[in-house]
Amino acid sequence: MNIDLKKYILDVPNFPIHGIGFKDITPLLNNKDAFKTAINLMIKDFKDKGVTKVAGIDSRGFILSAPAAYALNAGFVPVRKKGKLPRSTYCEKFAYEYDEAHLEIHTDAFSPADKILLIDDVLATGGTAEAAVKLIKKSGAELIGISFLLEISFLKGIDKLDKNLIKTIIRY
Ligand SMILES: O=P(O)(O)OC[C@H]1O[C@H](OP(=O)(O)OP(=O)(O)O)[C@H](O)[C@@H]1O
Ligand SMILES: Nc1ncnc2[nH]cnc12
Repeated sequence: MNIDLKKYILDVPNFPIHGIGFKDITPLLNNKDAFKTAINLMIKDFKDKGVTKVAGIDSRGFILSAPAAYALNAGFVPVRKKGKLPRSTYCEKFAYEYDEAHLEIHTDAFSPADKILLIDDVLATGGTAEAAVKLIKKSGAELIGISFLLEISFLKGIDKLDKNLIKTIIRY
């Protein structure tokens, strides 16, 4: 199906704070063809890579990563904001476009034999994805790819990540 996915992403000025141009992906999620196309494109390059688990970033990342895990016949690992996971965790502090936060994973979420695909909706400054990559590395698992729905290029988030691992569907 040939769909212009950009049509389904809205620019909202000054949200959540003054000066930020927010990319609203809810119209894309709202449209069954756009949603399905986005997931299919995000996983396309990773279908034959032996992905054992998909890691999704809290919270918009969950919406894309859970169906991706299902489609890849892989397990799912939530990379959560601090204080949401009930057992022993690894934790990373980070700053991003309009806030700072901590991300956590359960220490037993991955084994060294795992091949991980990390998924999030937006790559902006890259602070969030960089923290998630550090957590995956702490677990000893192999990160084989990072897939984003969209990238806000002028914020240069890609400079914080391994370019060889990254796949992005839509660029601004
Ligand atoms: O590249 P960065 O500058 O790090 O920004 C990208 C992150 O910002 C957004 O998450 P947000 O914390 O707003 O949370 P949400 O997914 O719960 O809306 C987005 O979903 C990414 O995870
Ligand atoms: N400009 C933006 N729009 C939507 N999500 C974001 N996450 C970080 N920056 C963002």
